[in-house]
Amino acid sequence: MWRGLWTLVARAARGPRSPRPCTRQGSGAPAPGSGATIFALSSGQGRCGIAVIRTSGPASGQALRSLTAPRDLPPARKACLRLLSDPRSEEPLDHALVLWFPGPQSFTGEDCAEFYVHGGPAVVSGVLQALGSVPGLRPAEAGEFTRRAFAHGKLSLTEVEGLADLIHAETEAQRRQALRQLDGELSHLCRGWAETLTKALAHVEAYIDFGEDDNLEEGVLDQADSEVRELEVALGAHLRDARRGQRLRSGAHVVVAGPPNAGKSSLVNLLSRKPVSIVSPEPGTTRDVLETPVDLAGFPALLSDTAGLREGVGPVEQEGVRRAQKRLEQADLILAVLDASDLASASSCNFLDTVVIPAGAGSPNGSSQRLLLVLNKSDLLPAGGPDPSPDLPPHLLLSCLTGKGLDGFLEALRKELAALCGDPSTGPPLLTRARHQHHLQGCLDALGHYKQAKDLALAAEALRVARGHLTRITGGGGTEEILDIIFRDFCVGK
Ligand SMILES: Nc1nc2c(ncn2[C@@H]2O[C@H](COP(=O)(O)OP(=O)(O)OP(=O)(O)O)[C@@H](O)[C@H]2O)c(=O)[nH]1
Ligand SMILES: [K+]
Ligand SMILES: [Mg+2]
Repeated sequence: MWRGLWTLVARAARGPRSPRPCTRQGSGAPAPGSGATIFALSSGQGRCGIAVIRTSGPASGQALRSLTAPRDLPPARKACLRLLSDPRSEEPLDHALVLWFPGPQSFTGEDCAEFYVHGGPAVVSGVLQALGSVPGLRPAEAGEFTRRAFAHGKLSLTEVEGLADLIHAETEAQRRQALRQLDGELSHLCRGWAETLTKALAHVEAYIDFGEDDNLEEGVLDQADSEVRELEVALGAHLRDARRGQRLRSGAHVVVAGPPNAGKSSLVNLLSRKPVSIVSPEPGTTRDVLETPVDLAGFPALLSDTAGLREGVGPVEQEGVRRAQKRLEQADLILAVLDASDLASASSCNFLDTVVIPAGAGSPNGSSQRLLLVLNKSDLLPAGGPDPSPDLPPHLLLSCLTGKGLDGFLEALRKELAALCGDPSTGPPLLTRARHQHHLQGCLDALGHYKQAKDLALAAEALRVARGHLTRITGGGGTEEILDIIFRDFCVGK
């Protein structure tokens, strides 16, 4: 019996057969390029108040001592004021705050030192040159500090991605999302799913090993099946959302469209707070698609101005109309603009019939393309008069000229974008990269193979493949983890 249990444990723990990246706990494998101590300017380039230079690697302590001689290393993780000098010439370089982070309690897990120097270019280059003269030190390559942190199990792969996104975040929603990912929410979710698969795998393996053994709990395989089914539902829901996280990283495509002279370019200029497009009383002013990246109510978007849609025009404008229609097909969100004082015109009616109504304005249909209908030039309507358009789909009144209705419009826009990009203040963790989507799909496919497997060995293999996809999302998943789960949650022959 015990021999059997050990076989089971050992087999489930063996994990996927492909070579694995390092685990979160640190694989014990050496970090890439470890041995060398790296240094770099970690704050931005150029003249600034304070610049931060840091080192990582075994010679960090030596580097700190060399530049602050004759003083000893400062106490760990306590900022100390020191005179920095060039160890070769003993020439003073700057008075700086220095910090000493002995590994493994540091960002990279290695010995690290940080120098907060005055941000003049000569000071920075003097300190960098002094560090370069210390034996065992070399300049860091791009991303090398973070790479070492990953190799030492300080960050999972999704956390590394979150960190990169945080550094590049330009809008509030992007920052929130990146911080959540850096905090490990996506890793946590994937680890939970992987744990479920480990349990299911342990159940199947137990059945292979003990078969009809009466020590085995009833319904072991049914339990594995139901765990797999639940996981499929969860993964499916996440995959349906997959585009949202990617939109949040790279910006939703928002296309402004409508008949000529509705005020599309006026709206684009208002939203981007700069004169992107020419505005004029002449219909047919905008011909090409004009694109501009903007922060719309905290969400990143690529805003496109387009030519007014109408027929019976010259070849140049016609080409503009063709381009506008093509861009409309690619839109995540259409801002449909009509002139509120001109709703009965042929071009307004045509636009309503061909674009607004088919897109199902305001209706929660299944299509991923969304549309917000805006009646511009509300200032031209008689004050306090009845709604000029009771038969129209849901819409908002706006005046680009006076700004009236802008707050309501921005709030509606925020809701649309939150639906498109996922709301990082409230929603579940998003899949921000194609890589995440690829592995989730791979996992789901493998679960499909599990269900169709003709024998238990193939079923177990499918579960291993599925689990491999999940652990690759976080770049980890080691055998200790699996052993823990088996001992904690699984019992044979109780
Ligand atoms: N009264 C009033 N006029 C507006 C408003 N918004 C825009 N206009 C005017 O309407 C005219 C057309 O504005 P545009 O922004 O060029 O309109 P468009 O839809 O981009 O026009 P095309 O590119 O030619 O299709 C300009 O004279 C604007 O000043 C508004 O809210 N109220
Ligand atoms: K115009
Ligand atoms: Mg225009």
